[in-house]
Amino acid sequence: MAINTTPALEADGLVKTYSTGRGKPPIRALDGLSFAADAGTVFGLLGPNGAGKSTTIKILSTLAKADAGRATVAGIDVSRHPARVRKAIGFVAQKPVSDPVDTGRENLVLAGRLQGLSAPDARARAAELLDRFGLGDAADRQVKTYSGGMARKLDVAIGLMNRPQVLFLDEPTTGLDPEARAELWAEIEKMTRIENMTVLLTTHYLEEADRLAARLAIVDHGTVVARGTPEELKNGLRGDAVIIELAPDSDPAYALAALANVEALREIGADGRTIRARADLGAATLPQALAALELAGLPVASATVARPSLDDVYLRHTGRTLSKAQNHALENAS
Ligand SMILES: Nc1ncnc2c1ncn2[C@@H]1O[C@H](COP(=O)(O)OP(=O)(O)OP(=O)(O)O)[C@@H](O)[C@H]1O
Repeated sequence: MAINTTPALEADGLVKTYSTGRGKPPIRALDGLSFAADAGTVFGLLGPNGAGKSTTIKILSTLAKADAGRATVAGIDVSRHPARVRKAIGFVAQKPVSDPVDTGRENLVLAGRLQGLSAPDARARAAELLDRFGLGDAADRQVKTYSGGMARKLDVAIGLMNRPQVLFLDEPTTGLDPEARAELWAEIEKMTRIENMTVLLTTHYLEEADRLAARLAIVDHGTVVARGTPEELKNGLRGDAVIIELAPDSDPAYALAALANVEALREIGADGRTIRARADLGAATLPQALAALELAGLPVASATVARPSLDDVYLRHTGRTLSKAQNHALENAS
């Protein structure tokens, strides 16, 4: 059997600039962004708000045009054959698409009809998806009576009505409580398997990328700064993270100077009172680090050793933690 090696999704050097009004400098949302995703897998684009994830999805789903670069979806060039691309994809936007006064079933059937299904096919597919997403009992209730998690599942089901080869999920769990988020993650995993499709997921949740994405690209300022499986990215860091929270009366600059003498520590940095460093054997190195701080008369509030996380990967490639970048993006937006 011939193996299909064409990536299900490919972005090559995408550039997109938005003009922001007279006299104001344009925003370069994408700055040569490239990645490729294999068929039948979940590919994650991870980055804070404003990194360029939605713009990438919009270009790949033909809702926006790139200024430069090339993109293909299911092997189809998005700028040359947008209509063909639209037939091959499903799109779940950040904002809900369902009509709150219609029932879940009515929303699904209407979406299916708009996507070109016959009435019987749309009804059958709606029933199948309602069942799959555990919405069978609520199928004939108005969507305005649904919980946030149920409404989000319905949005995803709407994106699946036409059995897409590629599904775009733009921050699918933003705004959901942890329980609803975990439930939707399980649904996304199951659905990718059952429907045998490729999913492009954007997220600013590290845990979500770690859990769902077979491979991911970390996006910062419109470009990919790191890519690989979550494990490859974490293993690339070598060693454990050593995190020391200084007590309020400890000066981080003095702490950095004191820790520079601990040979086993490397990549030592301070973010406010939080000192982060790496060590091959974190548990053995931590006592040495604490001793060096004590010798310098610098009290510590808490200390931990952790296996590398995607946040460490993010920090390595962008110089800041994802939560910090996310807060910064939200402050700029407000
Ligand atoms: N229509 C637009 N007009 C002007 N600027 C825009 C427009 N859309 C996006 N931008 C800007 O482009 C940059 C990238 O935005 P984009 O929405 O792609 O990022 P994101 O990573 O998806 O973040 P979010 O999760 O907030 O959507 C941001 O600086 C954003 O403010």
